Amino acid sequence: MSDRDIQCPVKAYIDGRWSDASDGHTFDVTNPATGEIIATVADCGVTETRRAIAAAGAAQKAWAGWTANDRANALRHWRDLMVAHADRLARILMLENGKPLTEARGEILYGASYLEWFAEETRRIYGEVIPAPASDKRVVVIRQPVGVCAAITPWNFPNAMLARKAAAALAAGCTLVAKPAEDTPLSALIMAELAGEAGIPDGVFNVLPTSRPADVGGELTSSETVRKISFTGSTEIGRLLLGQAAGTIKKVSMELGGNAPFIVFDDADLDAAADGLMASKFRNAGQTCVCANRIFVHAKVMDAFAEKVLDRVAMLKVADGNVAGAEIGPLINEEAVKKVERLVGAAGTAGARLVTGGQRHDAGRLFYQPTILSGVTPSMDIAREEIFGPVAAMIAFDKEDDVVAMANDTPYGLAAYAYTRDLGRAWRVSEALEYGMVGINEGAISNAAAPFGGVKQSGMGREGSHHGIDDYLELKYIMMGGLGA
Ligand SMILES: NC(=O)c1ccc[n+]([C@@H]2O[C@H](COP(=O)([O-])OP(=O)(O)OC[C@H]3O[C@@H](n4cnc5c(N)ncnc54)[C@H](O)[C@@H]3O)[C@@H](O)[C@H]2O)c1
Ligand SMILES: O=C[C@H](O)CS(=O)(=O)O
Repeated sequence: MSDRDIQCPVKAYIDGRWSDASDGHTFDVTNPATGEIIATVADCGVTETRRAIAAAGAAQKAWAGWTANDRANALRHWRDLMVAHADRLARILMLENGKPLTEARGEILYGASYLEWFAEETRRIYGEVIPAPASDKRVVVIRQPVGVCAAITPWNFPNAMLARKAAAALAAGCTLVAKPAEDTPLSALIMAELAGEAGIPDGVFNVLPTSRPADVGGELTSSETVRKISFTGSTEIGRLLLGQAAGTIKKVSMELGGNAPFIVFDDADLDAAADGLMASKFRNAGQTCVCANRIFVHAKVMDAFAEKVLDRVAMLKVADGNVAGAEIGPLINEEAVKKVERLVGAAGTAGARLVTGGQRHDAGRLFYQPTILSGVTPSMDIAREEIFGPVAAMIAFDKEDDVVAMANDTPYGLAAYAYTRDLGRAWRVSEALEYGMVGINEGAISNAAAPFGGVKQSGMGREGSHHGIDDYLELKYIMMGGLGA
């Protein structure tokens, strides 16, 4: 079967129907591992965006009127279909994103876990009764859906990042217009196909594939009907969308960039720390927002730890995601590879030592060798910027206070990690790190039950956990008067 026989929708999903772009525009989706065109997709613009917003607006009140039980059953059915079709969805995700098939399948199940979580949360949208200020009054607080929401999602987790938003939005009784990344629209389209099969009503979940994100985003952020923007992507674009959403005072959720410190203290279990680093640093070829980006290692254990990491990195299999045992796939595009080459080159020029890797891999044009750099300093670009590639940048430190200060010296605040067997140090460091999420002796921290999100310029709001639905609800206070006998 050629890559073009991928059995996936290629049109926009608006109001429960598949639709071409009104101007007939299309764009190609390519496999980053081979450069092959795998699909040609409807290229939505302002016209389609307006149609989708209108459909979401028309459907919202009826969807919010479903009982919690019925909404829960529909979300659960959607989740069951995603799991039942996991192999098919994983193959499509692998073809458009490049990640190894095993990782792609893991992402499908991870995305499904958010549908499962919020299918249950929809049953727990509780209100409050507050003691009234007078005997002839009663005070209650109810929680109601925000209304029509928009989701703009990245290419690195094209299923899970959308599932994480759609699950919470629909559970709250909102309707959603989703714009996936131009590199990876297919995962969102096949989610729409399954949403329809699950009985999610027309207009509740709409997907606009496009190669014109500014046109679609401009319409979503300026529409009076759209009450909320939920964005996952770079801090740069998040900042732009925040400004655009201000015009209509929209609610916003921002899941943005990161620069995660990974701290190995001298009392750490070095094998556990090396395993944790492999889980954090090399997942998705280093293209995740929570990847270890700066690896701080106590000087006393630097040599021993670096050797353990080198042994593990040398075992990594770099290959097309289709190849059995593949662990490191390609980066998403030429621009991404050029950024990694720039950061590694600049680090070398500034005095860092190349331990292994440091150039493109012969598996293909967009593949980059798993790389370790030592002698990195906090002032180097590779420590200041989000690498978004399979490069471990090692920085030596001596004192706990110094490494916490260095870890916090960044505009970002998404995820941080520390390895120590000292309980007091674990608490001191966890509380001192200025991040939304901290892993102690753990390199893989993302799960649906936990509040995922960052502080500072890594964003605002939380996704997942019982907190995640709050971003899609409004509080309404009702005082009932004139109740005297
Ligand atoms: N915090 C998180 O949960 C999280 C998760 C994944 C990725 N990210 C971050 O995302 C970045 C990488 O993803 P990316 O390259 O897709 O990010 P990106 O910001 O370039 O794109 C993200 C989305 O924004 C859209 N977009 C781009 N320009 C736009 C515009 N002018 N108007 C409207 N939409 C626009 C893109 O089409 C895409 O759908 C990294 O910084 C990574 O850390 C964060
Ligand atoms: O890229 C960041 C995503 O949020 C990835 S995950 O949630 O950690 O899987």
